[in-house]
Formats: sequence, C-alpha cells, structure tokens
Amino acid sequence: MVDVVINKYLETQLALAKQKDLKSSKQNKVSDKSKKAALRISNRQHKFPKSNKDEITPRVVADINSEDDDEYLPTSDDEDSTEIHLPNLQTSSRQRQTIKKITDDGDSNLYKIRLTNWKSSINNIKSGLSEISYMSADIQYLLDGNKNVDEKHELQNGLNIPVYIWKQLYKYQRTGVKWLWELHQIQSGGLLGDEMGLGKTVQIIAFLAGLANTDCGGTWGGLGPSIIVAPATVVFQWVSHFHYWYPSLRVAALHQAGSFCGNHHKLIRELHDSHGILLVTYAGVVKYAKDLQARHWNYIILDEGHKIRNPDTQVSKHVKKFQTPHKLLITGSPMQNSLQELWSLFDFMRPGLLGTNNAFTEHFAIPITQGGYANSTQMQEATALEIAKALKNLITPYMLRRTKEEVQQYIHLPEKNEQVLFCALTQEQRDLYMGYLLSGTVRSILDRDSKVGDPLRARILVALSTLRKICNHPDIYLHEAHEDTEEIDEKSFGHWKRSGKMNVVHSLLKIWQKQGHRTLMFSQSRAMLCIIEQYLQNHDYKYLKMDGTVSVGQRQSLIKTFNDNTEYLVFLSTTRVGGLGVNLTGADRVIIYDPDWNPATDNQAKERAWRIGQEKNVTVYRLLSAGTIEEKIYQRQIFKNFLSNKILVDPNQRNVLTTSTLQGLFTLEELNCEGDTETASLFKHTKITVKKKSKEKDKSNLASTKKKIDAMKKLAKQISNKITTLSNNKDPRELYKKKRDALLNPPIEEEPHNKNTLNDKIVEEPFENVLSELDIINQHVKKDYEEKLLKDIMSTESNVETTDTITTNVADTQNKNDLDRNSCEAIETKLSMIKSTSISINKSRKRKLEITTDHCIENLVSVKKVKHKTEEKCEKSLNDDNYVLTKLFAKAGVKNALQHDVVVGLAEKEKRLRMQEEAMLKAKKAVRAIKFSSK
Ligand SMILES: Nc1ncnc2c1ncn2[C@@H]1O[C@H](COP(=O)(O)OP(=O)(O)OP(=O)(O)O)[C@@H](O)[C@H]1O
Repeated sequence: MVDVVINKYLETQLALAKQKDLKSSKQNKVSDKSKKAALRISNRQHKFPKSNKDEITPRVVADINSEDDDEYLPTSDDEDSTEIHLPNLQTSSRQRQTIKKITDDGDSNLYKIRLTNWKSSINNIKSGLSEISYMSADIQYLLDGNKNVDEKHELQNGLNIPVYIWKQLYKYQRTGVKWLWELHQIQSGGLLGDEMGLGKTVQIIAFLAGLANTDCGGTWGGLGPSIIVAPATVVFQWVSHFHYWYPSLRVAALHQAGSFCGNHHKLIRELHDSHGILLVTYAGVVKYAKDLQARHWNYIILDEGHKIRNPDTQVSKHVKKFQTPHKLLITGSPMQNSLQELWSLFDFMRPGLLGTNNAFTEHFAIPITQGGYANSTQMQEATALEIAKALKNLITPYMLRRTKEEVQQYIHLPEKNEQVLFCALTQEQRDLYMGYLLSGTVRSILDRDSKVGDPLRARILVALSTLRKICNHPDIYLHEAHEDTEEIDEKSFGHWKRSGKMNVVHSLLKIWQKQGHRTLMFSQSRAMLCIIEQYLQNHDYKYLKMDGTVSVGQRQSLIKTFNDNTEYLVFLSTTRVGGLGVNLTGADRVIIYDPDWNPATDNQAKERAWRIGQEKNVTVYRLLSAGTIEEKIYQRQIFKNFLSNKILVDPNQRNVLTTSTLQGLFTLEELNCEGDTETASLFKHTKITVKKKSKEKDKSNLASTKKKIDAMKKLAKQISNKITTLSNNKDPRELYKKKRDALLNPPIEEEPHNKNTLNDKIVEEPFENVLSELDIINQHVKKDYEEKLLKDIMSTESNVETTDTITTNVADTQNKNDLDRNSCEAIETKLSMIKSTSISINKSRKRKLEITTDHCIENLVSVKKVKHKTEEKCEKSLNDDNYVLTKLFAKAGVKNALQHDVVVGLAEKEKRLRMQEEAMLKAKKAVRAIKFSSK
C-alpha cells in the first residue's frame, strides 16, 4: 500500500518536473527580434567604450548613482543630459505647462516694488482696508487679529526674533533657533541635521531674521551679507520662504533664472553692500568661486550639505575655501555611508575639529571599524567603543538632529504606509531581457578568458544600465537598437501594456483617481518619464512634469501649482530634480518607479510628501521588476545593513568582482514553487497576502443565496461586537503599532531564530559572495558598520524601529494574541470565509468595498460608534490600500508585496540576531576552554 502511494507520488512529481522543464525551455527561448536587438546593442556597446573610454564610465555611473555629481558641471542643472531622446513624446506637455516664475530680488527695481506692495498691504490692514496685494507671515499675523508685527521675542544674550515668527515655530524649532544663536556667539559652525520635512529652512530663516534685528557687534553688526548654497530646484523655494517669513530682506539668486540682468559681478557687489542673501547653486559656487571668494561674507550656509560628503570633489574644495566667521550645514541625511563622509562635512563647518583626513582615518575611522570586525579582539572592541564615545563627545555640541518620531507630539504627522511591489515582466520584456543576457556584452563579462579590451567595470555598468532600461519599458531599449532607416510604429511606441510596471501604474492611477488620491511619480530616467507622460496624455490625466528641462526659475511655481490645484492628479519628476528638498504635500500617494543604488536617494524622494503640511495618510509604492536586476538593487539596499559586519572580515572584498559572483546579477530569476520572488521568500514574514478569487469560486459564490449572506453578516456583526469588547476599544492605530511590534519583536516562545532567519539558500551562501554580487557600484560597503555604530552612539535613546502598517497575516497573528486562542481561530476562519464570499459575491466595486469594510476583521476592530476624524482617515486609507492591493494582485501582474519598513526592520534584527548568536557561540567556547584548562 505504501509503495503504491510512493509510486503515485513519484509519478506526479516527475510529471510536474517535465512540465516545469518544458515551460522553462519555452520561456528561455529567445525570439529573432530579441536576438537582433541584442546583437545590435551589443555591437554598439563594444564599439562605444573603445572609442570613448573616458565618456562611458561617468555617463553610466551618473545614471546609476544619479543624485550625485553632474549638477556640479555648470551646464547641466541637476539632470542627466546624456539620456536618449524618444520620438515625438515631449512637445504637447510643454505647451500645457505655462507656469509663471517666482521672482527673486536680483533686480533692485523689482525688489523695491515688492517692498512697496508688502508695506502698503500692512498699512491697509492696519487702517481697516481690505486691499491686500502681498501675503506673508506678518500679514497673516495681523489678519489673525494681532496688533503689533514689530514686537520682538528676545533670547538670552539679546537675539531679537520677530514675535510673529517665534509664535509660529514648533517647540523643537525654537530649540533649534536657540542652538544656532549659541553657535553664533562662540563663532562656531554647526550641522542642522533634522529629518527631512521638519522645517530646517524655517529655523534658519527665523534665526537670520533674528540677526537682522539684533546689533551683535563685530564687523557686520547684525546679519551681514550671507550666501546660501542649495540644489538648483530649491533655490527659488528659499526665495519664496524668505519672502513669506521675512519679507524685508533682499534675497537674490545668482543664476540665469534670477531677475538680475547684467554682469554677475554687479549683482554680487549689490547684494553684498545691501547685506542681503545671495542664493547660489552648487554648480554656481564652482563657476563663480573667484568672485564670491574675493569678498567677505558673514555666513555661508549649505543646504542639502551632504553634497560635499566627498572631500575630493571640486565643489567640496571650493566651499571650504570661504573664510567666513560663521558656517552652517543643513541636511536631512548627514550620514549616508561612512565616517569619512562625516569628516568632510565637519571639515567645512568646524575645520580642524576632527583633525586632518589622514589623522581622522588613522585614529578614529580605522579603530572604530576594526572593533566591528567579527573576529576583532576584546581589546579592539573596547577601544572602538571608547573612541566612538570620544567622537560623540566631540561632535555633539555642533550637530543637532531630531527625528520625526521624536517630535511627532508637536507636528502630528499622519500615517505612512510603504510597500514594495514586485511586478511581473511582460512576455516581450522577458524575451528582450533573456536576449540581452545572451548577448556579446554579457558573455564578455561572464567569460573569464574574454579578451575584450575594455575595462570589466565599464562593461558591467553598461550592461546593468541596459537591463534596467528593459525593466522600465521595452521601447527604451529597442530605441537604442533601432536603425535610422527603420520606421517606428508610433501607435504602439511606449504603450503601457508592454511594460509590467506600467501595467501596475495603469491600475494604480485608475483606482486612485476614483478614490480621490493625488500621486507623485519618480523615475531615475527622463526617457521613462516621457513614456509615462505619453500615457497620462492618452488617458486624459491632468498632470505636471518637472525634470531637468524645466527651467530652475519655474520649478518652484510648478510645485506650488500642483500643491494648490487638486485638478492635477499626477506630479511627474526625475528623482534627481524633484527628489531633494522640495515640498510636494499636495500628493498623498508616491510611486518610485525604479530603485536607486543608494537607498538614501529613494528615501529622500518619498519624504517629499510625508512632511509638515501633509494632512492625509501617505502610501508609498516602490515598483520592482520581479527576478531582475532591480530586485538585486533592492536586496543590496536591504542587505548592506546586516552583511557589512561579515564583510569587514575581508576589507579587500568590496572591489572584487569575480565572474562566479557576477553570474547572479545577469540572471533572470524565476518565481519559486510558492510563486514568490527571491526577495519575498527571504522576507516571508513581511509579505502581504491578498486572497485571490478564482473564476469558479466566483461563480459558486455568486450562486450563494441572499439569505446565506445575511446570516453571515449577522454572524460577522456578533463577532465584531465580541472583538470590539475584547479589544477594549483601543485606538486602531495603537493596535496596528502593537501588531507591527509583534512582528519586529516576536515573543520568545515563537522561536525567533526560525521565524526571522533568512532563507537557507542565502544563509549558506558565503557572505562575501553575496556582497560582491550586490556591491557592484562600490558604495563603500565596508563603511556601513561605521555608519550604524555612529548612529547608535549618537542617538540618545535606543533605536526604535518604525513601521506604519502591517501585513494581513501579521494582523491576524496579533489578534490571536489578543483573544482567546481557540475561539479566535474559529472566528477568524468564519470571518475569512465571510470576507472572501462578500468580496466575490458583490459585483459593483462600491458594494464590494462596503461589505469588505463591514466584515473584515481589521475594520471590525476599528469600527467605533464615535470616531475621531483622524481614525476615520486612517481606516479609510488602510481600506483603500488593501483594496488597491487586491486589484493589483488580481489584474496588474504584481507577484509579491512586501512591507518595506518592516523588511528594513527585519534586516536590522537579523543582523543583531546573528551577532548575538556569534557572541553566544564564543561564550560557549570560552566556557568549554575554561573547563578544559582546569582538567
Ligand atoms: N513652524 C512652521 N509653521 C508652518 N509651516 C512650517 C513650519 N515649519 C515648517 N513648515 C513647513 O513644513 C514644510 C517643510 O519645511 P522645510 O522645507 O523647511 O523642511 P526641511 O527640513 O528643510 O526638509 P528637507 O530636508 O526635505 O529639505 C514646509 O512647507 C514649511 O513651510
């Protein structure tokens, strides 16, 4: 009997294997079109680096590491200008986007007119007239019924801040202003490192307004002529902030988009003489270095100052040459990779504090790093800790950083939900992807004995960049293979159905439009933006687009137009131009279309919407093409957190690219037997599961009688009451947080090792190999440990991992804990039955939503008789997100969805777990050694 069963089992397995084999051989078959395209592209790529060796590397590096350095070249403002141009896609949108510019005070006549408007508006309000031609914080103060706009709030030692500003500052912002004033008095520079969107700009302006109203002696008496260096996109944001918060100050942009006509020498002189603020881009500070440095300035302030983290760039060298008595640096990402970067920032605003670069490396960076090696001695560990403490003591007075979590009690930011969606490639994309993997370029990389003359690194970068194009849209790739003589089919060119991720975008926008959400969409590539733009035009979505081709002067107005006008549903931008420093709170949905190698870039982009001023719950979707290079990039973002410790064992590892480890990058991964992508199987517990409906099930469900549904509804209500009572009427957000914590910190009896450890496949893989696969772009992985260590020592409290929502299965787990286990399981089974039945029975979308809302266990917990507004919003947002996911799984080819911030949390946890395991092992060995020695 047993034999029969075994035989039967083996037979089915064999049949399955054959099927799978057949399927994969079918899948791996590459069409002639794909072969032809790969051959052409490969031929061109082989030729290109040979003749232009110096050009190809920077171009591709810029593409991959795109928030970096092109901006420093005076001609290309913030945007990669070397991208391909797609046919006929760019014209119509430009005609629609006729946006007015924001005017700075470069032109002295315009400045005078602005002042007149402002003053007459104030006088009008004071004398009871309604005519107001200017809006600013002081005017608003008067409109709110206050009488005296000239009143000052005096800080200790005499800084006079206008009361109308002081009153508007949050408590932590007032602390920030006091701190800046203290630095000023001891003539020291400082780093304001508050998290993105907490109002660093406002704190700086409040402080400068204070200086302008204070006689503090010295050369300038008060404020004195000052320079603010900022990325081009935010230059005019500074202008409008100054005009709003402190209108009397003259603020001019040293940029061709500024209002000044004529010679830049004259503008610099005028601004200097009037003790105004001169705004300069990072490119401009290099371009006009000589003229700027020829004068004495009181302050130089670097906005997004992490741009000087590499001490060897032109811009770093130039800004460090300014001999001003006061230097400030503002950034929400002060440490992206390493201690050395921190050194560079301090070298600007507190030169000498951390010694020379060499001395710092020798006496701080190396010992701290060595203490983090897995095989470090006790002495090395103890030394690292003491040096890290000393470093902390050194820098603490000059660096102020608050996180959103720390100040949430003041700013009350809404919830944020962040998910990673793994999208299936279309058949055409698969075909092209496979075709390129078989191309000469990739073969030359993987073939150890290849005699191709170009540097391996350049070839790898070219190939990775090409694969990323296929992931975005086939036409970005095919256009490169296109011969001039061939006709382009304009109807199908860039069609959304031909790209997996565009299919997802299509579904998302359709649903969000109905749900009333507005979307920010970022892509690394301008070509991709053009394709998305064409899609938006074809589907009559009202949108605005901001990339490097939009003039710097128009960018701020474009942003304002979007924030103020709800008829615009989408704001499209390149990550590089719109991802840093700007406020786009008009949107409550964010799509990051393609991932960046540097996680800080993606993080910056998503923070454009989730910041002060945002009133709605925010959902962020990162789109990744399943099984492709994009998944590897994401893994790299995650893995670098916890692999680094092991990697540090072999410091030479970071630049080693062996052919065997490269293989993994140039493979198209299949879904595993559970239908999961590689990343989803690694982070199983963060997976979001949505029940899929089969057609048969639909039919049978539709056959259910109304009576049955009513009975189920009744049962659901009873259960709802029971659960509501059991949950003690807790705030739903509290419950979510509890559930999330349960995921990140599972109870000990749940065997955390099994629950959170990675898939064996990866664990067994030598860490070095995994890293070298992922660390292709040499992002100083070795230094990650330093970053982590420094972050740890600099945070006053222990790291609290934050996430905002939780996966369905986790929610279930937590409810189990809250309730009596047995009865709850029974309830859940019934509820899930009810839920799936109710979803499938009702045809209309509205009805579906209604019933899901009524009967879903999540919402039963949160339904209360009296609801606060925010709770309602939070619930609605979660329902919206769940609904969206259901649709995406069903229709748009989304393979997996992971909770991004939980993934990051688990990765951190994994690292700690691993270290703990090792420590325990060492302890065991030590005990054994002692026992042995006593024998
Ligand atoms: N006290 C305040 N009152 C009203 N609005 C404020 C206040 N503080 C900040 N804001 C608003 O919050 C938003 C974010 O502020 P800001 O741009 O200064 O943040 P940031 O910390 O510089 O962000 P990033 O690091 O992304 O550049 C802006 O729209 C700003 O006007």
